[in-house]
Amino acid sequence: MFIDNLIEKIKDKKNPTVVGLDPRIESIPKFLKDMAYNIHGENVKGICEALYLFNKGIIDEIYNIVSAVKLQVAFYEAYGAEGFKVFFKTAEYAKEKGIFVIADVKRGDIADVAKMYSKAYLQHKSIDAITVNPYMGEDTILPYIDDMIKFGKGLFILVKTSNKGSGDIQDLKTNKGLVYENVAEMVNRISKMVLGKSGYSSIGAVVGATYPEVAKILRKQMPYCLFLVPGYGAQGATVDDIKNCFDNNGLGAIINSSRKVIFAYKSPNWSELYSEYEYAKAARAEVLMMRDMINNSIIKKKQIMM
Ligand SMILES: O=C(O)c1cc(=O)[nH]c(=O)n1[C@@H]1O[C@H](COP(=O)(O)O)[C@@H](O)[C@H]1O
Repeated sequence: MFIDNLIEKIKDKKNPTVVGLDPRIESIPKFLKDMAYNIHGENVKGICEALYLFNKGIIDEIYNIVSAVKLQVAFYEAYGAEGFKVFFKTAEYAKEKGIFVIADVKRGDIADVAKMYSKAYLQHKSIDAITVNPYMGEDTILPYIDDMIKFGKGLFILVKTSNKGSGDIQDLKTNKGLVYENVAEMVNRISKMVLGKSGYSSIGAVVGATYPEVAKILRKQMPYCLFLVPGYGAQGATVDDIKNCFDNNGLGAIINSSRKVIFAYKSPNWSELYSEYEYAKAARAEVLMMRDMINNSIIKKKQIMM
């Protein structure tokens, strides 16, 4: 089952970090672009080849220290059919290297359409889980569950997002509590349909690291849901902000960082140590630092409390 296998892998690697493969062509090292453009020219094909070479380099450096990567589809979809090819080629490569692949597609549509999104992503052999947007209602989520069970896949449902404007709608008060609390109630209820031996469900929740007080409430409200936590790093959330996402055993959350990891070679922390040719080594160093910070300040403390 997706969730039990993922939790096993997290325990094995002692690392709840997820690396976000959200490549931006302007931030990719010049030597990779030169390589790709020499073969294909400076066009969509060349750009997509550069994205792939970049991703492959990162995966080669991090596959033995992380459990999962998350690919935000927009960075690929922007390049049309070639971009989609690289999206799936990257997913396949990560899978071959033994890491879980989360396709961050944030889909949300009427049930009949949801079935087609499920076919596109959950039925794909290289995708382990997807993100979905529940704000069109429960009927738009249920179609994914058949494929999850049939193919052993996972779902992460947006509950409280990390962006500044997430409160505009998610924090609105209704006569049944806040909007995100109602979504959390629904997610928790349906999560019981796919419970694993670990006590967690293959249906998880997306909870932004940038709202730690909300995470505290949601951790209690959704005891079966693994949290996929974005917002760490580039969006400003720190290790202190994510502690409420974990349970008392130091489990229950995976923490995504995209830009801060993959473009670490450009950051003041690492640029003196690693050249652009060593961009993937800088990414690995950033992941190791993140892993150690999380383990030392959260997971060990929680385990001591037990
Ligand atoms: O579902 C997500 O992953 C997601 C939800 C959310 O609330 N906020 C959020 O930033 N994300 C994704 O997490 C990643 C954040 O990237 P960085 O800010 O570069 O770490 C992007 O792929 C976003 O699409």
